[in-house]
Amino acid sequence: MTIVRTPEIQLDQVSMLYKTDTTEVLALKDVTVDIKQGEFVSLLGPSGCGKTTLLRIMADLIQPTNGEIKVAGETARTARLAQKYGIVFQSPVLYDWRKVKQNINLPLEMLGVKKAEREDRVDSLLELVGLEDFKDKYPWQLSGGMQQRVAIARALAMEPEILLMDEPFSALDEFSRERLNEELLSIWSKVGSTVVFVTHSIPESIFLSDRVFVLSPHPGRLSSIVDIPLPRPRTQGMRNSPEFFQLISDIRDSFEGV
Ligand SMILES: Nc1ncnc2c1ncn2[C@@H]1O[C@H](COP(=O)(O)OP(=O)(O)OP(=O)(O)O)[C@@H](O)[C@H]1O
Repeated sequence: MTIVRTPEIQLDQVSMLYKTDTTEVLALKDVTVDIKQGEFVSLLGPSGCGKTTLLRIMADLIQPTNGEIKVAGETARTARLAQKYGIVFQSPVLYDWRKVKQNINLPLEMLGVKKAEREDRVDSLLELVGLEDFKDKYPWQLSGGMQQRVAIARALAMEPEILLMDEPFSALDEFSRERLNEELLSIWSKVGSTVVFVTHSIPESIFLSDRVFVLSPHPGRLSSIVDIPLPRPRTQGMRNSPEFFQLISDIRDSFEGV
């Protein structure tokens, strides 16, 4: 039996024109696409093709100049107010004076979750991201990869339906990045959120995703969608498989005007 998954994020003819006094940049032109509930999608493309702009539109941090976005059938604003989003940025944005557990606790405190429940949730989030032994450390005592895991745990604290990630591992070395790719998939398989992940890296997008949305610049547009049929769970060994190399080559061929 085929399971039909309902669309979580629907973009219809979405465009974004940035205007300053002297210039206009068409950062996105006519993006129309659906992302399904529980799907892992990457936005892939070279610098300036509008990946971050698209993610910010999905998060309701900016509004498109044209077109429409629906999240679970409602506006992006309704979704944001209903705490449907968890967001992870390129740099972890942690509070250095708060211990790891207190950083993860922060959104729960702000929303008035009771202390006993907060403690339970923080403990299970620490376990989820493998940082139980570091809960009493400060962020500056951790490696970059561990800090990013804290940021992921904090983004997951409100049990968001949608996790938006903007190049979260791009500042890390290749070894840490590959390990965190695998850890992120393990976390995702447990929480089941819809994930939209921005990256410049073709291998990273293939390893993680169900589908890769390839964006091309000038103006930013969705130039193709590549299905990734690799089985799950994904393993590091798959990176050396002929299928993986074929997908790299398919995606390279799909870039327009780069
Ligand atoms: N606030 C803004 N005002 C004016 N132009 C902007 C603004 N934000 C982005 N742009 C322009 O819009 C285009 C798309 O930018 P965006 O940051 O979305 O691309 P990106 O694909 O995420 O790039 P990168 O990979 O370098 O982060 C770029 O040409 C950028 O200069």
